[in-house]
Amino acid sequence: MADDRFHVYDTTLRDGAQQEGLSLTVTDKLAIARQLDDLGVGFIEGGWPGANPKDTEFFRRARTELGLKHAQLAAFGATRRAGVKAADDPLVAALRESGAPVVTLVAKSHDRHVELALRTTLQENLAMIRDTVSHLRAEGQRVFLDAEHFFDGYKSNPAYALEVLRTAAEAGASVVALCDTNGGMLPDELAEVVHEAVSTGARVGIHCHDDTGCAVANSLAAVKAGATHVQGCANGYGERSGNANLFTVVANLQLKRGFDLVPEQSLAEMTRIAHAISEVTNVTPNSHQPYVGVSAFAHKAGLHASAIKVDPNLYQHIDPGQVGNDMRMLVSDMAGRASVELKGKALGYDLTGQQSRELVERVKELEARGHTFEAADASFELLLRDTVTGERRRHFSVESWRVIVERRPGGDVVSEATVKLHAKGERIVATGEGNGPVNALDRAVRLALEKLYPELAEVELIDFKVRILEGTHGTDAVTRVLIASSDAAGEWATVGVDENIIEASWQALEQAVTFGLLRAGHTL
Ligand SMILES: CC(=O)SCCNC(=O)CCNC(=O)[C@H](O)C(C)(C)COP(=O)(O)OP(=O)(O)OC[C@H]1O[C@@H](n2cnc3c(N)ncnc32)[C@H](O)[C@@H]1OP(=O)(O)O
Ligand SMILES: CC(=O)C(=O)O
Repeated sequence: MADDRFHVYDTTLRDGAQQEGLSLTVTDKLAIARQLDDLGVGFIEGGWPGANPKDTEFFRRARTELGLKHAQLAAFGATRRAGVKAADDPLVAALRESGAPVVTLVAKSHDRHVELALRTTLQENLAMIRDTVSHLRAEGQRVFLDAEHFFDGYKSNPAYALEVLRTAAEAGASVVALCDTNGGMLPDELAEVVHEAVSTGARVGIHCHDDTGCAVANSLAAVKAGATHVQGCANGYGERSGNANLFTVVANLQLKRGFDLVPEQSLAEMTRIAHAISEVTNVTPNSHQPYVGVSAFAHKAGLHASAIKVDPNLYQHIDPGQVGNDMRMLVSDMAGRASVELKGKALGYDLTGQQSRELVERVKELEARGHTFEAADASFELLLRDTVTGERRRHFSVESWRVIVERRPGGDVVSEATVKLHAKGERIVATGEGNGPVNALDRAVRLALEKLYPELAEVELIDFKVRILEGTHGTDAVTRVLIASSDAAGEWATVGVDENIIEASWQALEQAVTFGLLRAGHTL
């Protein structure tokens, strides 16, 4: 079990699931809980049992299927309704029956919310808190209190907001988490209020939303002011602009402030875990996310690369390996010699000074014409090989290609491509049909080469992106095509640029096939 002196409390499965566009099945929730447990968080808030069948089911299945190693499950719910006994409130019953060792109760701490939203008196709200906390404590559950709108409530009526904390703590809540529910706080003013809350003697936690872009900074400020329980969500998911990103908070506290929150080896799994959770939520990972984003340690500027060549720490705030991430060199028109040398080294090539100069020049020239090598790793590697060998070597050469697009009677549109290639001393002519011109070209190339290179059957075209580079020119514009391909071992991307979209596609396709053959062991 995690150390009780400082709580890392995850609310991805409850507040994270309040994010627009995010919808989790019970199986998804169980899978995410396992990932969070692998990271070593102390508490996983599983949802609101009784509020919907899915969350009730989650707690039922969690009892037998989850087997948490570090974390404890927390069930979230509200204090009893006004005017009823806690023991008789069906939603409180669902919390009791959830089987969760911890219950986190949301309670109003803003006087206006009590009067306008709950439509009850300030005294009755305190009674709702007292009764619900003591009832659940008597039932053997540990209780945390989420003081909703605490900071806005403190501005409106500080004495009442603090009274809510005292009431909860006296009734047996072991943590009172101060919620910046509307996410409008800034770190300095938030820290002052946390300081006041800590002076009540209650154990204080923090729950921040990111509406000012300060959720992580606010959480850190709260911890500095005395909070010993911090809530947040994986990848910063959550209502509106999201919750404090728990990964960023944990990495900051552990690596910058010396807290011992999760095992070192679990921290080194953080990048993998962040991406595994994105897979489950089906939300595209934010590549720029601090610490765990694929771009978090990606270096594009030539000057950065030249210093990194001497010492990576000159342009990195931590060793990316500490959070399981990697340093990457991006090659673009902002590259210098050092960038291509480092990238070359990562690919297994030792470039001479002359080769790196030539390569940089070529990259800049091609990027000026619309190519983009940072998004087309395989195209860069082919260019690098051409520079190292001093010639353009390929497995096949192209005599010509042709595509016909035909709208047939009845409305079907079919494409037919013919390619004439030379490979291993043979002249090959092949025709392929497809649902579009690029599909037809792809089929024709495969037909032409499949006997000589049977491994091509493994290569798949998995994505095709087209971008018009000079929008004002309309149909005359230059077109950039990016093709992503895969085989059993991984993926690669290639780029083609031309005024003709089919020629741009052909360039990208030809490189995709060449690179696939290199990966299959056919050297040039
Ligand atoms: C800040 C946060 O994010 S807290 C988490 C919010 N999460 C959610 O709301 C998601 C789950 N919620 C739900 O499924 C539903 O809203 C339920 C099941 C909880 C309640 O549904 P309903 O009974 O239909 O009520 P409805 O949603 O319209 O209104 C909420 C009721 O809870 C009351 N309430 C709000 N906060 C609290 C509180 N802290 N303690 C007690 N009652 C509360 C409101 O006054 C309102 O009461 P009313 O029915 O007498 O008007
Ligand atoms: C409880 C909660 O999620 C909030 O106040 O933001």
